Amino acid sequence: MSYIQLENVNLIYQIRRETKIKDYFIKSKANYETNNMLNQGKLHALKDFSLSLKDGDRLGVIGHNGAGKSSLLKLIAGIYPPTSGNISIDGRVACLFELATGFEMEATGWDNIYLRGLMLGETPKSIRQKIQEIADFSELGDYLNIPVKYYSSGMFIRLAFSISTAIEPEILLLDEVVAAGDAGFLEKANRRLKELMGKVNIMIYVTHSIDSLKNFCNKCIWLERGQIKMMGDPEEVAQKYLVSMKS
Ligand SMILES: Nc1ncnc2c1ncn2[C@@H]1O[C@H](COP(=O)(O)OP(=O)(O)OP(=O)(O)O)[C@@H](O)[C@H]1O
Repeated sequence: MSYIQLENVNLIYQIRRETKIKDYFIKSKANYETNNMLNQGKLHALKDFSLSLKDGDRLGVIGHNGAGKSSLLKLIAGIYPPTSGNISIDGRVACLFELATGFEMEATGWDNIYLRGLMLGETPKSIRQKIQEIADFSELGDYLNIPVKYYSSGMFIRLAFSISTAIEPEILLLDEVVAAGDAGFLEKANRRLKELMGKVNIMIYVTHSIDSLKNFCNKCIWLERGQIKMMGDPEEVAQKYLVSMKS
């Protein structure tokens, strides 16, 4: 059994911003709130955010650019701690975004499979049993013998994807753009991804594609300025979201 529970969570980014003369001339009303926040050196990405997910939930997250979708995934993944509020999660989490996070750039591909596996919750014994399968799936061959700092971005994504999807996660966090290398690998990666989507207990899927939302999700939230504007059936939420974009 897995769950994700967020209670009154806030995520505020601290930012450094130099005030320029032209800022004093920005009069647009739409800009006012953001500029005010920015001038205080803070960006309130998620506001008093509460969410509860349990086994079987496949949550689609939609919203305009900057609405807070990626921030939500990063919070749940533990990449950023909340500024305030409570997060409680039970289940092994696989993140299919920010794939580069946590890699040892000086270590070889083989060593990174081992180290990332441990970080993602495998035991030394269980990751050793999976190493060959991960290596085979990545199709990186001899490249696994050299430090990953020499990898191309496509090679790096292949390795990261192969590891993250091999750890048998219970919770899957997914950003729609998983450009995993060339066409052949992409097809194989998509097959594995679909398999995983069907197997995990909980999935959160950030997407701009309404078709993906309808195909893979059974719940949906529409985020606006760090808050849930609407939650419900994917079809219904998507419909309202699309109407709002046209008006
Ligand atoms: N590391 C960061 N430091 C400071 N501000 C950030 C950081 N990451 C995101 N933000 C800000 O937080 C807000 C939410 O960003 P986020 O990336 O979560 O939005 P999003 O909905 O995923 O957007 P998109 O659809 O464009 O990817 C935005 O105003 C963004 O500028």
